[in-house]
Amino acid sequence: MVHITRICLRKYGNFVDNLRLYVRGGSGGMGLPRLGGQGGNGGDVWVVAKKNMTLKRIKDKFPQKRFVADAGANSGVRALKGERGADKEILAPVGITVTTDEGDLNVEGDRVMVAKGGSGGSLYSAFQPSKGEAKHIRLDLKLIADMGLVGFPNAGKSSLLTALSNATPQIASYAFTTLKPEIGKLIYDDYKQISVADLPGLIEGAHMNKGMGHKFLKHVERTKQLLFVVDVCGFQLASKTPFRSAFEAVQLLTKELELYKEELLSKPALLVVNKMDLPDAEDKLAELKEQLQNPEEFSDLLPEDMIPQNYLTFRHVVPVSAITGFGISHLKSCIRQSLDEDAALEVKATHREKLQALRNESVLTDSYVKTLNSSKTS
Ligand SMILES: Nc1nc2c(ncn2[C@@H]2O[C@H](COP(=O)(O)OP(=O)(O)OP(=O)(O)O)[C@@H](O)[C@H]2O)c(=O)[nH]1
Ligand SMILES: [Mg+2]
Repeated sequence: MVHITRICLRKYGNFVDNLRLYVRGGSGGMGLPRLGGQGGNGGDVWVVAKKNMTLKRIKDKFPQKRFVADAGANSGVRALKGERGADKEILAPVGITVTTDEGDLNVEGDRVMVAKGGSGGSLYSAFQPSKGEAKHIRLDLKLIADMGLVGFPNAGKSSLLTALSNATPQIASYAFTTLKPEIGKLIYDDYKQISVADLPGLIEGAHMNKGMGHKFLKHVERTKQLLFVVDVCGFQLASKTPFRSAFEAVQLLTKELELYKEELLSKPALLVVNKMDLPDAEDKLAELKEQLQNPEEFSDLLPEDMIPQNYLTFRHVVPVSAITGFGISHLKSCIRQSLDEDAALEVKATHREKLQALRNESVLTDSYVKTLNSSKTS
């Protein structure tokens, strides 16, 4: 097993597949008892699905993770019916589940209201407005599998899934055998299950929708981690296309993902070097490892437009042969280790966020009480 440093976080930051947010509807406006005026209702908070949006963007743009709709206007002599407060929209990626602390709230259609605004004060409420609904919600990206296999056609992704799991995907010596994702389950001795998605082969230019293009890349978005698969001896897609070594294949795959959506590269990644049963495989593996340790030095092997902005580093580089079974059980434990590590980090992060939210709330309550006290005395 080769441990190369942590995945490169310089530019991309962590991939975000779930997010906890505080949402509050706007308060209603005061009624006007003297003239029977009615305060405006507070605005509502909505989650709205938007193409190309990511949870990470929400996190970066709104580090406080608080979304409060506007309050309704008070009723006044000039406007007896106070204006309604504006709604607040949280633009979120398509394909998420919205969960509140009270239970599940599955997205139906494209918008879902997550916090209702309070009602304006009126005759029926002795002209007192009500507060907007306040709660924590969680946005979860709908994942198809824990791990997604990423590789060029014929690298042996389907063969690998067969060797690892109970799945029986189609395998053939021609490219594009796999046309839609197939999910295999890896079962461990302690009955833990990990799902791996066999995805169609990626080709150069996929980010421009060549080959299975975007269809493929969409699936990659829906996995927690990436399992790159390359043929240790390299590959050539067709007689007129250039031959690509294993190192070039890794960089080209990275570049395709980067051009499509660079956040994909902040997912933890493992590299499987397949077909270790072929002649000269050991020498080629040694060469690949050396190139991966210092990719900059070998970048002149690639055309300039295929050099990724940041070279991806892998949590594990695992040589295997999907055909003979060499290295498969080791790969299985590397996959487990990598996912377990992230699950532990996630538990810690959620705990920290909950504590922070509690602190924020108590600060707010304190300042609210202070404002109330000062308005009473003045
Ligand atoms: N020698 C050798 N051949 C392999 C190995 N793994 C897969 N192959 C062969 O490589 C060819 C392609 O295998 P697949 O598993 O269909 O490859 P794939 O990556 O799923 O291909 P696409 O679905 O077309 O993207 C088949 O002829 C396999 O028998 C291996 O470990 N050693
Ligand atoms: Mg396949």
